Amino acid sequence: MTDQAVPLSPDAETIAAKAKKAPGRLQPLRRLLPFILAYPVRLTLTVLFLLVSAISSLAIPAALGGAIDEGFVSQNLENVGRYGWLIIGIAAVMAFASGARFYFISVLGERVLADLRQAVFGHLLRLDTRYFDTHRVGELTSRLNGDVVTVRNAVGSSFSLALRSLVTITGAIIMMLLTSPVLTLAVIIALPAILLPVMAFARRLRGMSRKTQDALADLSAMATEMLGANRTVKAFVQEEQQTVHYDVRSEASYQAEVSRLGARAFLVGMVIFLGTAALVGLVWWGAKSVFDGSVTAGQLAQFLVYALMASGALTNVSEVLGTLQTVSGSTERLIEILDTEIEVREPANPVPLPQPPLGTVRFDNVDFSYAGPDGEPVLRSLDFSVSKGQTVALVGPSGSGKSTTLSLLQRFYDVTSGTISVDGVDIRRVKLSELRQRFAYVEQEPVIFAGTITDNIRFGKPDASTEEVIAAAKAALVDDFVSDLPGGYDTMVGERGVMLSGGQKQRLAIARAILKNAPILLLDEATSALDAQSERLVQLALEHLMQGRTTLVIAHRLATIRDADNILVLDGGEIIDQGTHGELVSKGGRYAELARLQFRMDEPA
Ligand SMILES: Nc1ncnc2c1ncn2[C@@H]1O[C@H](COP(=O)(O)OP(=O)(O)OP(=O)(O)O)[C@@H](O)[C@H]1O
Repeated sequence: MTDQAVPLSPDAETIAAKAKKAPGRLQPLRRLLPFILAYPVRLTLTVLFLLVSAISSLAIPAALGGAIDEGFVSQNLENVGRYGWLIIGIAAVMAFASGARFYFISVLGERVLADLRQAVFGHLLRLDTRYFDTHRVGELTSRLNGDVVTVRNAVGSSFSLALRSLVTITGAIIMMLLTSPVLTLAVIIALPAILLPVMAFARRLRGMSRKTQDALADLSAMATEMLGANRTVKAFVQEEQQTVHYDVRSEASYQAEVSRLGARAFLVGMVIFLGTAALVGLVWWGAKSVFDGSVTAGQLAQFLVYALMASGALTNVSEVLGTLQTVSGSTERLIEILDTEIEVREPANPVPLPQPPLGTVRFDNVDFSYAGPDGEPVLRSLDFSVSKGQTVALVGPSGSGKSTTLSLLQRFYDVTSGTISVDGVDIRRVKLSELRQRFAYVEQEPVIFAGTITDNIRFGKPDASTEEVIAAAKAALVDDFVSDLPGGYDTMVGERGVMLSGGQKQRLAIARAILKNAPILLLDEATSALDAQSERLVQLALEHLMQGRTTLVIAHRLATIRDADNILVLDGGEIIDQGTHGELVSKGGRYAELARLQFRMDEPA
């Protein structure tokens, strides 16, 4: 298989292009609704407590106004005390409701976070192999971490803040109108002078914040990629070069953030100045109204508090709108994953595979291209069959389509035309899990997970008993080296099994395949030679694994092709010859030449 290209240069254009694309759209947020509406009880409680806390906070200034007019102005201490108790009572209700609102909405946010994360991860794992051919894993994990958390924050705070602010604004305006229509009118006339410049500036700020986010995503994708490829980076002495690339991106992110902060600082200053100026104007107008007797001192105080509450809530709304743009971007990226259709589909009416398994494979005139029917064909009219217990070796020059053949058999991709059958059934008509249970796949570079030896073997059969795991380990000669490890089977092997040797990793992968106990073995032999002792152990482990199983092997070792019942010689995606090693060698020609060049003739057969 071809490896995914690792982009090594800073991709400033992509960052710029993404920033330009920054849409001011909030529609993607609608897609969050099903996740939130799935919890109607929590949602109802949140809204209920939110309304109670907003309404009680609106009641406090009214009580304050009463205390001033009926208490302070008329110098009636008893009334001041009465209003004081009233305010304490309201504050108690407000405190309880606010706490409860915070709790329920935060829990809802966490619930949505967990659900969204699980949905995205589950879908990602099921997505086609093709999807992973064209997407960077670092970027996908950054979506799974960053974007999901952004959405959580929105649900857990921004939505509630927006709703609370809207209730406060509506309530405060109603109370202002009830308190003094004249003063309200004055505010309404003055409002656009403050709001318009602030809103215009906030819009600019939103564009900037999108730019910083994209720069950050790019930065984290690069870090994941480079840290994961730590050994390759060292081997190619790329530390300095890659640090420079990282620094360039990091600086871009810093600059974007600095511009955003500058703009934000200006916005804050502008809001403070315009707000204070407006307040002074209002106080002057209010004082004039108190002096001419159209409002009382208590009404003026009450009015000013409502005006402050409304303006505070207004600022919140504009901030939340900014945040929601970001959340909308994050949601869009997550929904994009959830909406990606799976190409390799489960059949609508699956046909069960025969029981007990026959262990036969047939390729019937198979054509395949990675780029769809119009793309460059990688396999052409592939036609062969493997009967029960047979070992068939695939040989051919690099790029001739050997790995692709094994991928198609496991339905990692669907054939462009023709049919592949396992045990006589077209694999497109079989349930994917049932099909893949029929194979044990040992990769050329076995994938070892960061876990214990047992975890790694058990991956082949999660419900296996400890005895079964140890039996498989013994058959694969894993037991030999495990007994020397300090933690035995519970030893952690490190990410990608860095603590194990090449031969040990291969034997571990073989133990996993033995435990899976599938009737058909797919083997991609390692090209790199191990030392003679390791090689012998791996070979012995493989012999145990191959016993009684149909085997398709991408062969690199002379011993394997000598023992094979049939050898398929592939070139340019076509079978150019087939037969046993003896037959093919005696024919001379391409195979003899290939065997001389490709197979490790030096090793004992
Ligand atoms: N995921 C992919 N997307 C697009 N093209 C691919 C992909 N994987 C392989 N190819 C192309 O398909 C052709 C066959 O590749 P394949 O990996 O099957 O060859 P191979 O015989 O297994 O080679 P090798 O012995 O080097 O592993 C090559 O030209 C390769 O570039």
